Amino acid sequence: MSARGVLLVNLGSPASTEVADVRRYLNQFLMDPYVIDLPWPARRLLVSIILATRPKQSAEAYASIWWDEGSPLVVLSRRVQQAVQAKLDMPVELAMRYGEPSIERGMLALAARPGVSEILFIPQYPQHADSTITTSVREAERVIAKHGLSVRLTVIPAFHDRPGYMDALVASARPYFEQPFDHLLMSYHGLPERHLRKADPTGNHCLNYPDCCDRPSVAHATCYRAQCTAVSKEFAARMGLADGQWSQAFQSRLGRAKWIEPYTDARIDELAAQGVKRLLVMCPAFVTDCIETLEEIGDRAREQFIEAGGEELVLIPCLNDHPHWIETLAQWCRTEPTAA
Ligand SMILES: C=CC1=C(C)c2cc3[nH]c(cc4nc(cc5[nH]c(cc1n2)c(C)c5CCC(=O)O)C(CCC(=O)O)=C4C)c(C)c3C=C
Ligand SMILES: [Fe+2]
Ligand SMILES: [Fe+2]
Repeated sequence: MSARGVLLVNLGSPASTEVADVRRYLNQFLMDPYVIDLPWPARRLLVSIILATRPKQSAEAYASIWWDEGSPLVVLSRRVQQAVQAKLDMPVELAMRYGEPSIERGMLALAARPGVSEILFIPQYPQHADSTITTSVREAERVIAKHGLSVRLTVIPAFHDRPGYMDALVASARPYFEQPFDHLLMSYHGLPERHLRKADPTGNHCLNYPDCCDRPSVAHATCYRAQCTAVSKEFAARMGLADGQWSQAFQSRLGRAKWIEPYTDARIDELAAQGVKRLLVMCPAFVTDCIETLEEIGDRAREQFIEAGGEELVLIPCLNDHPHWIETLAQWCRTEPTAA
């Protein structure tokens, strides 16, 4: 029996498309201080305001993309876990930061396996954000402390530049470039600008210059936007795309704060106005398709693009359970050194 167990961690989805389940999920998600980073009373007030209307609207959106087996994000994540498990002789579990299966359940299942003394914790995010990776790691640490688990935690951080990731992204997306197209839009999940500033360890780099992401800085080790930009540039280079043939934008804003720009919805209108007829969109902040890719881009952005004069929007699927990605994950599980 191997001493290592693996926990693949994704964001999570509501248990069903019922409004009450969506409300419960959104409450857990948005009350996380790493997601809405306000002091508790202000956070509680803001989330209560959001929960007055959002659950019904989100439940309809979830219902439009839900599969017979459940939430696409959870179903696809489960397929990934099973495919990685089939390649390894160490236990592989799946966990979600919000909803089920929880990180607590996954950690306890692994710790209960005979001989497991280390958990290789792999948040499924290519780029760093405190609202995704940091909160997941803190939850794992909380579970270890709460249950007194004698396991070592080895974390694979944001893997945008880790060997194998870009190869898998290129391999999975390449078939979509075989048909003629006018433009590729790389649309990432957005982030409030405040989160970017908070994650800057220098305190004076991120968003202090218009081209901050192009200027080398130690801040980029935790800069979401710099890591998105690095992925976009590397992907465009690997696909041989010319400048002007691709662009980057940020989707899924919530609330009134300023989020990082350019915004995807604005960019879609601009591209249509520039005469782009056949638009490819890929979403490299997500490794598994979810409401943000299938509904926000695959349905709403597509409709917006056509209304604005475009002819076709092709959504390139996320890595999901592409064999190249599965082998990459399995290889990381085999070779990642145990944390000191
Ligand atoms: C303040 C709000 C939010 C921040 C910050 C945020 C960061 C963030 N989220 C993802 C990945 C996903 N988010 C998803 C859904 C989703 N995200 C927010 C809000 C914030 N996200 C909401 C309210 C929702 C729920 C959907 C809705 O009601 O519109 C999902 C999909 C989940 C699913 O079930 O399919 C993912 C994945 C990242 C990577 C990120 C930071 C960069
Ligand atoms: Fe989100
Ligand atoms: Fe930057």
